Amino acid sequence: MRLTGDPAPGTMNSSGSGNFLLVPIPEYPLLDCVPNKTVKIVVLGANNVGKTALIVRFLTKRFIGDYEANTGALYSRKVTLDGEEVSLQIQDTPCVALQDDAEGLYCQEQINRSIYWADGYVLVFSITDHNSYRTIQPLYQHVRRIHPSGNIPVILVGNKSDLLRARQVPADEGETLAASLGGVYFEASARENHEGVHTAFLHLCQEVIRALGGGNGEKRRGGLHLARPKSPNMQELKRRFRQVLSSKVKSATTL
Ligand SMILES: Nc1nc2c(ncn2[C@@H]2O[C@H](COP(=O)(O)OP(=O)(O)OP(=O)(O)O)[C@@H](O)[C@H]2O)c(=O)[nH]1
Repeated sequence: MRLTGDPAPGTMNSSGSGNFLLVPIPEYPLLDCVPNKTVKIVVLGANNVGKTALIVRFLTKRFIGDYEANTGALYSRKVTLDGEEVSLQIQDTPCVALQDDAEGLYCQEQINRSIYWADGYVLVFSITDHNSYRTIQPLYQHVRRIHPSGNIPVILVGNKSDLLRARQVPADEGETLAASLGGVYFEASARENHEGVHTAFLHLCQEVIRALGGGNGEKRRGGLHLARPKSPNMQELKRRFRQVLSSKVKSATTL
């Protein structure tokens, strides 16, 4: 499957690559959306697993070392999937955490809204953090409670695969868990490798399109419209780029 960015007025080429452009989403109306062709993905997981890093890597091909704990930015771009133009929207989320009994989840209302809104789910843990792995099963059950019927397009991503010496979760555990959720397991490193991240997101896009039967996600919800999560988006990403660049310049000049 091929994925290419579609330059649009007002977009920023933050990666230096003409193919990867971020498109800010206007609050109302969704001017950049391709009518009836919107793929909505939410990225979920425990804290510090690399949710933001994975999204930024996928959209910009870049890895930015440090991110503020995020409050849930929504990113959007037009893409061509298998020759068809679609609007891809990716929702970053604040972290979820296991409750003390290790079965329930602390999960903000904002995350529930994102889960309801989305068509496809990226469940992320860090291979260096077994606790983050343990959140995945309850997290998936939580998604299931919000979408009790039907197929849920999901992928499981074991991030930070560059930190092999610190590995706490063997790859076969990831594979087994993904299979039990009805999804595919990807090990990835947002830090070191764009390809793995790209392949994982692309796979999910394809699964979503298949699940929607080429139509729009609203169909699945019987026409019920829920306001999408709020979107700080491009300004925030630009600010983070500037912050990282200025700290790099500062440390270079103090050397
Ligand atoms: N070594 C390594 N570090 C990573 C990788 N991905 C992210 N990180 C680092 O892990 C930390 C957390 O990354 P984030 O993307 O902010 O993680 P998050 O899951 O969005 O974090 P919260 O918003 O706090 O839930 C940062 O210091 C990143 O630099 C990776 O693939 N390898």
